[in-house]
Amino acid sequence: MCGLTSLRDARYAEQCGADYLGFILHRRSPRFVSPERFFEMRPALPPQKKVAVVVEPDEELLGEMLEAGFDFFQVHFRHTVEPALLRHWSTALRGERLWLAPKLPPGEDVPEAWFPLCAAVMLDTFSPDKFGGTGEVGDWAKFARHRVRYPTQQWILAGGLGPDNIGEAVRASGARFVDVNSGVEAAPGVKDLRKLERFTAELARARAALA
Ligand SMILES: O=C(O)c1ccccc1NCC(=O)[C@H](O)[C@H](O)COP(=O)(O)O
Repeated sequence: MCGLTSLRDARYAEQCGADYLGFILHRRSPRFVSPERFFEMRPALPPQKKVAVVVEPDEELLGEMLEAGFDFFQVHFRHTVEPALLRHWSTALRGERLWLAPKLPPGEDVPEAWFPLCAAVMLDTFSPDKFGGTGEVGDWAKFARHRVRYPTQQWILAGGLGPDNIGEAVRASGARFVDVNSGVEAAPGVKDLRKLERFTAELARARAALA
């Protein structure tokens, strides 16, 4: 569950069965949480793994998020970034804790060369002007194609998911891991418990049908 900005919402996420708690360290996001604020909240946060969500981090941010004590790192980036930069993030953050979230235009596939660098690849909805949190539904068939072609790679489905479409999204994409953000909000950066509860109930139903 992504875009958590408060202890209250982190507890809602736990209550609803989230496996990972995502905090967005991107200053231009309406869900921005500073590494210092995360560090302050950390002792009171639920025990689930904590994920730092960042956009093309520089050296300063890499250092700050490593110090703040996150378990995983979700890095959003333009798919055209230099391969050397991807390798640098993978080394700095340790690949087994890195989730790559490329901004992939329609028609572009995930290059196999990225797989050894990361623990998972997130396929989020493409937007020309945003890196995430679009609220727009993505290409579930494209996700399914990647998952089937590369079954040993971990894949995360994101983009425009919410209580009303999560069942259909899981059935169409075959996703085992999903990321949700604006679809369970009352306002940007504020989660809505009723939507969260409906989301997790629908997700559980869809998962049971897949098993
Ligand atoms: O949500 C943001 O504001 C954001 C800004 C910059 C980079 C990433 C961002 N969100 C990342 C996420 O992991 C979202 O959960 C993902 O993009 C799905 O968002 P939504 O379509 O709102 O469910």
